[in-house]
Amino acid sequence: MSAIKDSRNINFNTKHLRKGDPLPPFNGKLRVYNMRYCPYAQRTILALNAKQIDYEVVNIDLIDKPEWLTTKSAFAKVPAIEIAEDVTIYESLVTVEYLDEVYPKRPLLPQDPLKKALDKIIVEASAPIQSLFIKILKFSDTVNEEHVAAYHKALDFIQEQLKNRGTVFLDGSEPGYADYMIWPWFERLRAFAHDERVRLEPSKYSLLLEYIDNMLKDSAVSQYLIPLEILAKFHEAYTKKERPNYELLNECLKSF
Ligand SMILES: N[C@@H](CCC(=O)N[C@@H](CS)C(=O)NCC(=O)O)C(=O)O
Repeated sequence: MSAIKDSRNINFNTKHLRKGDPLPPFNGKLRVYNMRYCPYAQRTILALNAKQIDYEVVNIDLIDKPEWLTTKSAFAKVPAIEIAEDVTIYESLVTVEYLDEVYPKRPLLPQDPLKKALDKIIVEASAPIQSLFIKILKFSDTVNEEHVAAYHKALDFIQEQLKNRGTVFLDGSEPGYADYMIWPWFERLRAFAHDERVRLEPSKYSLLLEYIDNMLKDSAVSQYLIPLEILAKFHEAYTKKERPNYELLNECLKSF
């Protein structure tokens, strides 16, 4: 874990802007168009946090998108980063590579081309984890044995990488690109621990479970963590085919 004191004070929980809401004026600070529960946008946030870059968050209601979203992200998705007024970069992995090149402090991608390639392979290998998560959330009935087997194969691969590398994190003694780019799904899978299809069997996945515990202690991760019961509640809307409540976190924080 980084011992450097973090003096930034970033509000991750700004209101999700929707159709009709004006675009906040650009004030020169690096900006992230985000959605608080988006695992892809979380990749960008984790990279920014790990590198202690100062930025502001503009959260977006993705069900009722503001008219100006396509001027910031041609795909009308989050994340997008605005590096200068109207100069934006989107696609989570592209934003992270860009940030890593432009902000050399705390490099995330390995310098060595082979190690860099291997890290990218790990991110690719996590695809079945991502797709099982989305299927369970949105089309749970369609999940079949093949999807679950592919999920376990991906977990096995990642655990094997951890074992072979012999380090606390995939990228060494601190998390790096591979760790942060796959983390959002591990964080979310914790909210599905009751689901037999997803559960990490301790006897089979002890190393991976230990790794998850270590990731939870990393400050880039912990400052953006959503409490499990709130995450589960947010997900519930998808399983019930209801509108997700993007302000859930703020509402829950207020009631404490
Ligand atoms: N490949 C994109 C995926 C981003 C993505 O799918 N974001 C979702 C939110 S989690 C989104 O913006 N969805 C809005 C939509 O599809 O209309 C990336 O890696 O950035």
